[in-house]
Amino acid sequence: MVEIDLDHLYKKYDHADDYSVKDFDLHIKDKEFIVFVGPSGCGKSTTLRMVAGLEDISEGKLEIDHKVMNDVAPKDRNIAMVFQNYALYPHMSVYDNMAFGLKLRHYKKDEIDKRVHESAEILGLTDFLERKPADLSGGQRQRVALGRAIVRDAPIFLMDEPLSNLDAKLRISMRAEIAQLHKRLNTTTIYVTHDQTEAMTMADRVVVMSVGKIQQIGTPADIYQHPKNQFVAGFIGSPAMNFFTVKYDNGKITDGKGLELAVPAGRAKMLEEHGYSGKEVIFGIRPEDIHNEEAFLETWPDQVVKSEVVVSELLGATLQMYMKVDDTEFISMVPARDLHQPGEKVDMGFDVNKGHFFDKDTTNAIVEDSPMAGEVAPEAEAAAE
Ligand SMILES: Nc1ncnc2c1ncn2[C@@H]1O[C@H](COP(=O)(O)OP(=O)(O)OP(=O)(O)O)[C@@H](O)[C@H]1O
Repeated sequence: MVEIDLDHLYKKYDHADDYSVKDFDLHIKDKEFIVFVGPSGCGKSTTLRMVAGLEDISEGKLEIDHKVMNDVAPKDRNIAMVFQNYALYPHMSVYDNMAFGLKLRHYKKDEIDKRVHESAEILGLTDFLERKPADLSGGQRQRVALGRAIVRDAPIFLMDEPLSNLDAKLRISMRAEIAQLHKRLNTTTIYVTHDQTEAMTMADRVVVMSVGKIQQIGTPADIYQHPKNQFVAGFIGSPAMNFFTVKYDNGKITDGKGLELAVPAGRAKMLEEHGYSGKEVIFGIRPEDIHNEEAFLETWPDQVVKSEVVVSELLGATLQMYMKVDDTEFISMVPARDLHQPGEKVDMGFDVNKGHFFDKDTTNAIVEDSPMAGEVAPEAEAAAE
């Protein structure tokens, strides 16, 4: 059993004006694969380095298996770490690179040999053990870096952007390899990336961060389907969600620039009950929820907008269209059954029931149990204190 508790962690670097990580609170379960994701500078690496012991914790408590670790040296935390730059020793063979950490820890020669060969087998490196890092491909080098972590047999893996130096194709295959490796080794893993696709495909649970704070924690599906605020909605998903500032009134939203859509009864009731009648809200809808399926167009004519194709890009099975209606622009993604050309007018159905509404001031999602317009959510009030 290896659980990790990050209990209200804060980090303020010396001489910095503000905290780089604020109130980071997360319980990681045994064998869980957690991904920290967010834009550059949001505090992912700092949080990971606090877990590794490479940075001091300014406030809060870090526990591994219910033992407080704040002041425990990195080497005594039983953690293996894989970095973005591999950190391989260029003058050593693959074998020696993998064996290095074990030699430092005074493992017996036989034991080192056994572990290096077993790990090389798992990673498909058996034929490369005598080579130097310079004679390997990027993917093979990354595998050696993983191998160095695996030989340690540590119950916790920390990975900081391990794939960011690889080309796109290799990233995809390595991401599957790491996910399979996790299933096989059953380590509790924290993986840091700014790539939302990596987060969505690899994680048991994703932690979305922005400016030092957790924005949302959830399974990939949960975060995709129920983003808690506009930041998470816009950050997760590719192409990104479309956002429109609209006014809600009497079962309709309009943006004053050409977009006018009926809001189905359930959503309309939710907006009215929360006091948004006659008010501006942010309406978000994913590109795949703006489409031209005939059944939808016939059933929901008041959610259909005659739109003009500006640019259309064929991505194999799907067609990504940059479109506009008067002055409102949006992206839609449709199956590439029929191709639409720039300048063409197409009836596009906005599936408003699959859309999301956000409060314009707080940017929090408006859902059944969200606070009324103008009311501050209790957690937002607590955070402001
Ligand atoms: N040693 C340091 N001294 C002062 N400020 C630092 C230090 N390291 C990081 N920071 C600041 O802390 C904030 C968080 O940085 P961090 O590296 O944790 O972000 P990140 O989300 O991992 O970004 P990236 O994806 O670019 O690595 C940034 O504003 C950064 O400038």
